[in-house]
Amino acid sequence: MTQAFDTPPAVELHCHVEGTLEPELILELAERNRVSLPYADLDDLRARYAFTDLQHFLDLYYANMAVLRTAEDFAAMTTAYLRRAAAGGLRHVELFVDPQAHLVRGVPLEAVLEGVGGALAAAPDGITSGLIPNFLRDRPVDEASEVLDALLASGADLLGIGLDSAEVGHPPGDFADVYARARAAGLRLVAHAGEEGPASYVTDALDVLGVERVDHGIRCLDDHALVRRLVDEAVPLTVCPLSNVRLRTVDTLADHPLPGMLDAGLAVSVHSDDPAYFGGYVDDNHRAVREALGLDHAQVRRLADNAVDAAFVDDRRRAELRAEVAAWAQP
Ligand code: HPA
Ligand SMILES: [Zn+2]
Repeated sequence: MTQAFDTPPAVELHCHVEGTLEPELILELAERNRVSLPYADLDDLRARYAFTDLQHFLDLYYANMAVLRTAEDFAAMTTAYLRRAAAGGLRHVELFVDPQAHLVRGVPLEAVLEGVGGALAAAPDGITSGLIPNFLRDRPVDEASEVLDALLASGADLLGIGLDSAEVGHPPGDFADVYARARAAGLRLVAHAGEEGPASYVTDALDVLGVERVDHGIRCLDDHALVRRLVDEAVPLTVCPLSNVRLRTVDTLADHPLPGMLDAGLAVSVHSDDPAYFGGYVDDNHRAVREALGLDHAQVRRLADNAVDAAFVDDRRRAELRAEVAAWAQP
């Protein structure tokens, strides 16, 4: 029987698996792996989650990854994510992972891919999934290129590639060759653009990288011609409202431009980014925007349909997900 949720069936297209590492699990893994962390206790760790901007968050996000050492650790993190997300109505997830953040710490790529991939393959409740390694745009392009080779050689089941980390000063165009090679290898292409960076990075992600979906993209609103283009070309934007507030790219949820983006006809959908850090999973994001912005049922339905349309799934799975959203939307 399908469970009734106050939020639509969740299609998560913008979630970093390392951003699902909850504070309790950080301390548990630290103890298991004898990693010493600079936090007195859970409260001390939690007190550090008040961020001034993206870089401030990234500093803590990368520091906390020190506790992830083995495939079992990556599996434990991913399984905990799936359990929590399933309780919030998760039906399909295309999960981001940051291989370079682990390789630079001496953790082998295989441990990352086996741990995360193995847990995804064992996802509960008919949840479907794909894995999208992201390259760190604030590290050298040559490194990304080598990691792409290693990913392709690993034989892991990969859905696509993405681009994340500190955005300003790291335009998408630097990664043109990496993206061209990934595309030739049959991978789907996404990139973070227009989170803190300018609207021109969104244009570059489309024109230079050839991405099929833009992660965040909210700064497109600074460029009317770009908005028109995104509408005309139905380019999906994976928007993360709680993240935008916590990283101060938007003042408050009530100020979030999501309703205007919907009104403009942009193909926006709502996702969680780093749920353990930003105050909620995809269902929490849906609940928060509905309450803070007073979205009506039709607007929430549109967000849910947009997520299904933007998913990298085959026709059969898309039809199933569409039907689940339609069933949820029945009065
Ligand atoms: O919100 C984000 N932006 C860029 N890079 C990231 N890596 C994890 N989360 C983020
Ligand atoms: Zn992100």
